[in-house]
Amino acid sequence: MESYKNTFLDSAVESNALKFGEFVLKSGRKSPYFFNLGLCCSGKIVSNLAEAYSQVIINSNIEFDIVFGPAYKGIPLAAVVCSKLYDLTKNDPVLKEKYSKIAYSFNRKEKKDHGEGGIIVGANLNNKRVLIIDDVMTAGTAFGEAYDIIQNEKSIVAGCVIALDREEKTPDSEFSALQVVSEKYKIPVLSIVTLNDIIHYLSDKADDETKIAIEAYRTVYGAAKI
Ligand SMILES: O=P(O)(O)OC[C@H]1O[C@H](OP(=O)(O)OP(=O)(O)O)[C@H](O)[C@@H]1O
Repeated sequence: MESYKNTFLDSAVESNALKFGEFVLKSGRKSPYFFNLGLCCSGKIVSNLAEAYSQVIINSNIEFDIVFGPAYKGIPLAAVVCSKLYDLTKNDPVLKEKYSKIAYSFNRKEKKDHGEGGIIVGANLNNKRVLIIDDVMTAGTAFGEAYDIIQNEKSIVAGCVIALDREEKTPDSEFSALQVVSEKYKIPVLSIVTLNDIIHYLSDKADDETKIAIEAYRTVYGAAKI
């Protein structure tokens, strides 16, 4: 497993963002693990997190101008990833050319009716290629809303990167939310880690009970391969 994935998972466990036990998800499913990126909030952990997103983005070769973070959890992600992309590439002439001009923007959940007004904060979105960054994708609702906002600004969505792909089927298909969104919008939808990565990561760290529970969950809810 790539070292940035390991560092990300170490950080997620250290900050309690990734927990093992018994949890009821928004979908009603009983899951043996739970991920809450909101707990990745200390300086070191945020820095590791931004580095992991940046590594996925750089490896992907997706061409884009703006990192867009859907409110609320996407907002700090867009800012730290934009900054980290600059830091990681500033000493490489080719990568610097590509990433030093990247800017970030995000939406407000409530429209502002005074001052500058509107719902977009940060970089102007007119006629840009936009990469959406978020923590997780469950039904794809937040992605769809961000997609519409970006289209209304006459920009195109170039791709999406999230932290964790649970690789489980949606309630109404055999495929995961990432697969469904990628297919529907014809864009790459990537993640830092997948459930499969978590299983590998746990192989020499977790007790048998945890490993068996996760495998059983995957057997019931795992998404089909495309
Ligand atoms: O694919 P979905 O079904 O939309 O679920 C994923 C979205 O849900 C959460 O945000 P939420 O809408 O709860 O807002 P928040 O960022 O303000 O917590 C999460 O941060 C994603 O944006």
